[in-house]
Amino acid sequence: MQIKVPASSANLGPGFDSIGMAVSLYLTLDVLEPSDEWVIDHDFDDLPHDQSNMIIDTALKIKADLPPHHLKMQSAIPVAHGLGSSSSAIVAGIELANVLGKLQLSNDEKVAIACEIEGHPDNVTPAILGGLVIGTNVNGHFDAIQAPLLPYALAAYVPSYNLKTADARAALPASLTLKQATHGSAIANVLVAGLFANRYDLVGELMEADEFHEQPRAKLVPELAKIREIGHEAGALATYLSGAGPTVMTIIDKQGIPRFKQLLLQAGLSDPLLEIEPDTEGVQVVD
Ligand SMILES: Nc1ncnc2c1ncn2[C@@H]1O[C@H](COP(=O)(O)OP(=O)(O)OP(=O)(O)O)[C@@H](O)[C@H]1O
Ligand SMILES: N[C@@H](CCO)C(=O)O
Repeated sequence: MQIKVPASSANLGPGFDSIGMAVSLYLTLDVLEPSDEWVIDHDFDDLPHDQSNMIIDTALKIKADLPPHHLKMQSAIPVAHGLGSSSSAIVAGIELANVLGKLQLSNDEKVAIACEIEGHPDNVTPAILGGLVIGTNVNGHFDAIQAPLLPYALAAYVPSYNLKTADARAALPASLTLKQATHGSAIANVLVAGLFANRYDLVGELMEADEFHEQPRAKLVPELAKIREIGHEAGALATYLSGAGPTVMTIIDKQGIPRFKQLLLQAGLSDPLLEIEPDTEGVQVVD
């Protein structure tokens, strides 16, 4: 049996901690034979192979007496790069508990557990449900709603350095004035309205008008401004800091990507550019 979880790109500009999109890079977890102890094979130098691995740890938080298994994990999702690697691990762990423990969790239950563990819904909900998802916690529970899928391709510029979410969050101010918070949330509100109304003539500008997190994080990801400028030149819809960074995501027509890539290279931006697309399925289990 194999569990397959998509990567996710959070925030989409002003949707800080609430908007996220599943994207076509995947973590796969093969559930192999039962074993005396939990073992997870993978090629990542910095991730554990025993039950302290986030995937197994998550599964055991949900059902402590799951029978230990030999697992094999492969992932095209770069760790600590703003593409939801930790959420993909959490969602894989929830699905592992679900199948081995025969829990028959509903999507709403998976969303509730994942949001509780991750603390915010913007990566875990699209990783579970697929597509573009908008969510929040209210009155002690989480609500998540799927928005129309963006009819565009994606180009993810992945800098070589890591940026841990905790470090990128530490760069943010502790508080905003009422005026700042009101205007930031007004921009996010109109963005969400634009997404549901398919008003892509407005969506791009609003996505690039975040007032919550991109500016304080720009010093950690100096490539953002230049990539955004090049995106405009190449006819992209919008460019934003993916999750906590350092990946910079550009939403663009597929046929515009070769020119965008060429302009990036001319500007000396030569880190990998992943040509991907929105994922519509979310987590899958294949026998
Ligand atoms: N495949 C995996 N298996 C087990 N643990 C993982 C895996 N991928 C990521 N992790 C855990 O998640 C941590 C990285 O989480 P972090 O939130 O910093 O980055 P991210 O999830 O890639 O970024 P973002 O939340 O901005 O999209 C790693 O240090 C590791 O502990
Ligand atoms: N919304 C989160 C995503 C990363 O977990 C952030 O930007 O910090």
